[in-house]
Amino acid sequence: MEEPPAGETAEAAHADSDAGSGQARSSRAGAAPHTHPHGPSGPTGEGDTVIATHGLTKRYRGGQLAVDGLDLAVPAGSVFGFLGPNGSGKTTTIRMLMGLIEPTSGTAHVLGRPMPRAVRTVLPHVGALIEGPALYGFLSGRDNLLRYDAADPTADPRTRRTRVAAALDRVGLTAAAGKKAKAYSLGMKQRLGLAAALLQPRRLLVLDEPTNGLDPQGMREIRSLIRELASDGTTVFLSSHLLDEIEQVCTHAAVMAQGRLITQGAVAELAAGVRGRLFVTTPDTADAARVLKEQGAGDVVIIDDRVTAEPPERDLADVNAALVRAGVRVRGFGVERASLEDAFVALTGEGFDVAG
Ligand SMILES: Nc1ncnc2c1ncn2[C@@H]1O[C@H](COP(=O)(O)OP(=O)(O)OP(=O)(O)O)[C@@H](O)[C@H]1O
Repeated sequence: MEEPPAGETAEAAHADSDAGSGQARSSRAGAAPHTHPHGPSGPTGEGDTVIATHGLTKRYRGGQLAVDGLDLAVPAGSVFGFLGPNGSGKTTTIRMLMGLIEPTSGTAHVLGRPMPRAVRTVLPHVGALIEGPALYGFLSGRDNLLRYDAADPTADPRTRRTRVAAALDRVGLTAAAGKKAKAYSLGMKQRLGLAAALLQPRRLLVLDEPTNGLDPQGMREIRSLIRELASDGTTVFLSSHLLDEIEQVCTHAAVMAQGRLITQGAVAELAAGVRGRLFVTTPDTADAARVLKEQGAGDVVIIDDRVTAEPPERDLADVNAALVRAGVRVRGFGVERASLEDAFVALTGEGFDVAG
């Protein structure tokens, strides 16, 4: 049965597709997407995997290898951060996942279906915000959403206004609904884009750099919105080049560098395998630094009354005892929790350079 096109958000994403779009099929009845039988389970070996790729590779016509043998597993219900410096292949991966471009080799399954083959079945279940929302500046926020909704043939016109009002409310734009979109701040435009993605219930939200270009307040608003959406059970896949953003909102993450996957898993576990830095708080910083070096600590740094270092491969109780023996007055001693950045540096041997 031929069915109408995918939701407007997906349509908007198709606008810059090189894989073509055309009529889409909806999979509402009897076609509930499921995990592909041959797909992997989640990184923990259990539960559904909403996005799964195997050896996914994209080489652009110019010869640029943008994504290189990517094996990604996004568990259902996760807020999954797709992290990497600019140019590491995040957008290219998202475009393959959404069926906008063909992979050179490898496979991608979204909601258990192969992409781009099942694009018409899958996209109605996916809300996407890629490269900023397509908005009419001369229309109000509400009228933009009404237009989006009207472009979705599966959307019942009788409930349109209610749906639009609910979406506006969801993203906190009710008060500004009558304003022209061109008068919106960047953050409000992003929120309107999210509202468009939320006109229909979605199983998966794909957000490409959703806080890019926003001021800190706008970033906070989008982050709390993402947390809220995730708490309703929607899986959220978001790309970012901001490590702290991923640490703040994501339950899981994959780290990319130069088109390759460096690591993936639960955020708490990614950093857990990496030792944080040893710190000593003391008024006797010079002596403390000397003793730490004697004890085998590396990269000793003094900042104010705090000495930090790479912890030595020995019992830290002995290090503390040595400090005390040397007359260092220790006010604080311990190992800082490793950040995702520490993990990235440990895995790549490089700093996380976000400069473009
Ligand atoms: N259409 C294209 N043709 C040729 N090369 C491309 C094309 N799009 C991207 N690239 C190259 O592929 C690599 C990965 O780019 P991609 O945009 O996927 O990275 P990214 O991690 O999303 O970075 P950014 O955050 O800057 O968008 C880069 O070297 C980029 O220059």
